[in-house]
Amino acid sequence: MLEISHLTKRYGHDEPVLKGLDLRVEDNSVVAIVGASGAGKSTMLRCINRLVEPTSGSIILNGMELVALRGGALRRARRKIGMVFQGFNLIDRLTVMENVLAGRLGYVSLYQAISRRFPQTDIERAFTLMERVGIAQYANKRADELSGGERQRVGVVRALMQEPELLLADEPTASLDPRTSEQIMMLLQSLASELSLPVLINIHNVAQAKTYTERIVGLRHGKMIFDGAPDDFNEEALDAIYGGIEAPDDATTESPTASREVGHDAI
Ligand SMILES: Nc1ncnc2c1ncn2[C@@H]1O[C@H](COP(=O)(O)OP(=O)(O)OP(=O)(O)O)[C@@H](O)[C@H]1O
Repeated sequence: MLEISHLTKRYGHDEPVLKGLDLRVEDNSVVAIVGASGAGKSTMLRCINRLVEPTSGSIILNGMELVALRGGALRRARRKIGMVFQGFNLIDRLTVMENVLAGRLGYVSLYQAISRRFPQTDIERAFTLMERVGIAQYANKRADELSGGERQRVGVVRALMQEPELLLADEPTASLDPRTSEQIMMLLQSLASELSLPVLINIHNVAQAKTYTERIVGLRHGKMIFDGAPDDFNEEALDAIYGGIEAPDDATTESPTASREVGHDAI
C-alpha cells in the first residue's frame, strides 16, 4: 500500500507546485492522475520515486517511509518502484532482452552488469514476462526495430523485472495511436490485478482514464480537487480540474475507442 501525507514540493523560492497532497492507494488499485499541464502530476510521481526531493510530507510504501531514505537504503527502495515512461526510455541499439534485463541492474553486481552475466533466474523471469505481454518473439531484436506499442511493452516488462511493489506510469500512452494506447492501458490494468500491484498513471486522456482505471485523482495547481470513481467524474469535476476549458464531447463518456485528449492539446 502507498500512503502519501501532506506532500509538498516547492522548486526554489517559487510557489509550491504540490500543496499538501494526501493519497492512499491499495494494492491492485489502478489510479489515474489527471490535471492540466503544470498541475503537478509529474512532480508527484517523481517525488514518490525520489527523482525529485519532496519539500515536506511523508510517502510510505508498504510500511517504509521513503522520504527519510538516503544512499544505499534509497537505492534499494527505488528498485521496488517501477517506472514506465511516455518515450519508453529504451536503449535503441540493445536487444529487447538486454533492455528488459536492465530492470535487474539494481540487483546484480557491477561485474555481472558489465559482463552481462545475469543469473539464469533473471533470464527465465524475463521470458515469462515477455511471453505474458506478447513480445517474447522479439527477444533478440534490436529495440529500435519494434513498433511503439511493442516498445512500450518492453518498458513495462523492464519495470516488472524490478519486482516492483509499486508501478508509476508517466503518460504511458501519449506517444501511441489510440488502439495501441488502449491495449497498453488494458495491460497495465490486468497486470495490477495479477501481480497485486498498485499502479499510478499520469494521463491526459480522460476518456481512457475513465475506461481503464478504477479511481481518478484530479489535480489543479498542486491541490487534489477530485478523488473518486470514474462514474463520478462528471462535467463538473472536469470543469473544476481544467478550469472551464472546453473539453471534447466524449471526454466524460466511457468509450473503449475514445482517444481524444483533454489537457495539453486542448489548452
Ligand atoms: N525542475 C523544475 N524546476 C522548477 N520548476 C519545475 C521543475 N519541474 C517542474 N516545474 C514546475 O512545476 C509545475 C508542475 O510541473 P509538472 O511537470 O509536475 O506538471 P504536470 O502536471 O506533470 O504537467 P504536464 O502535464 O505538462 O507534464 C510547473 O509549473 C513546472 O513549470
